[in-house]
Amino acid sequence: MGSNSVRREGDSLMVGLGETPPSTDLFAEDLFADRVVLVTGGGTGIGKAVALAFADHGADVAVVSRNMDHLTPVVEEIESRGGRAYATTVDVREYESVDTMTETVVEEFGGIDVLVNNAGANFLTPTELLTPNGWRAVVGTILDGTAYCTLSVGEHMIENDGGAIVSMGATNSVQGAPYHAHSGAGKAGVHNLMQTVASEWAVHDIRANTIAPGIIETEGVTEAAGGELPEEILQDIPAERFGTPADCVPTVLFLTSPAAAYVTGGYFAVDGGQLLASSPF
Ligand SMILES: CCC/C=C/C(=O)SCCNC(=O)CCNC(=O)[C@H](O)C(C)(C)COP(=O)([O-])OP(=O)([O-])OC[C@H]1O[C@@H](n2cnc3c(N)ncnc32)[C@H](O)[C@@H]1OP(=O)([O-])[O-]
Ligand SMILES: NC(=O)C1=CN([C@@H]2O[C@H](COP(=O)(O)OP(=O)(O)OC[C@H]3O[C@@H](n4cnc5c(N)ncnc54)[C@H](OP(=O)(O)O)[C@@H]3O)[C@@H](O)[C@H]2O)C=CC1
Repeated sequence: MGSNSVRREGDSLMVGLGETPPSTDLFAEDLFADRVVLVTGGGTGIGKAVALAFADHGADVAVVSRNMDHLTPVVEEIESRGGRAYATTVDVREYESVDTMTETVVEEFGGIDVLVNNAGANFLTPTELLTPNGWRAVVGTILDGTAYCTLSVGEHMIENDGGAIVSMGATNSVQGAPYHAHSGAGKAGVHNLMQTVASEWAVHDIRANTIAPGIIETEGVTEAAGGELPEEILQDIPAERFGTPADCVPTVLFLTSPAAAYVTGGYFAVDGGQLLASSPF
């Protein structure tokens, strides 16, 4: 094996489709030192992994969602690793609740530099069975929630000379798929919103990007899929495995770090190739 090989003695493949290493193996320890990061839905799944990683790289981290029982263990884990964390409840579907959240976090930490719009909701249902309330529950969380947090925290970022916003989209925003009417439309709106924000707020030194996870094994998606992720989906994923929350972490950190200073309005799939066509025809 030559010296330019991607393998080292005893190592697994380093730049292929292997397991994503922990962010501490990839990024500087102090990458987010003196930065304040707000992660919505930061108590579970992808949001939890992201919140813990920011703290590992020096950020003060606020985690917010509806249920304090989801948030407290994350705060405790960050504090046990020597970091600073804070939790408060919010329903992202309610603008007043979101604005109170922003004020509370700014009061606690003195500002917000990074917003991760991660709170989300989904369930699979044939469109003809989708009720107006079902639509509102999902689109209200995904699209209204992302808009409200962006408006509220964005106002603060504009006053404070900049920031970075990352929103969780989904690969279902690219093309319609059965049973995703509410979620797909909401996530498509999220991407479009991030593009508009990126174009308008560059003048305020604010960047905005969308990450589109493919199928990431979390309790949330398993429940949304009806209790189990069907194994046959793997046939459509070139990486031949479902993703993990850890797979999403490096892209979030990259996009909110100075390494992405020239990156805004982008759409980044983290999907093991799921969006690629499986057939030549
Ligand atoms: C590629 C993958 C892309 C994305 C993946 C992810 O996002 S994974 C992340 C996934 N993570 C999460 O989703 C976590 C957060 N999820 C949640 O909080 C809940 O699942 C929620 C979204 C239902 C909202 O809860 P809530 O307390 O606000 O709402 P509620 O209980 O009061 O119901 C409101 C309406 O929805 C209706 N309805 C509900 N379920 C079903 C169903 N299975 N079938 C049909 N309908 C359903 C319910 O009947 C009612 O309408 P109705 O009867 O009044 O006309
Ligand atoms: N896992 C996957 O395969 C994919 C996930 N995504 C997106 O990634 C993000 C994270 O998903 P994942 O980790 O899988 O799922 P989770 O269910 O673990 O995460 C959803 C989070 O959102 C919070 N939340 C839900 N509704 C509200 C609300 N109204 N107000 C405030 N917080 C709320 C929940 O906390 P609480 O219950 O405490 O309010 C929870 O922490 C979501 O945006 C999801 O759509 C996109 C594509 C695929």
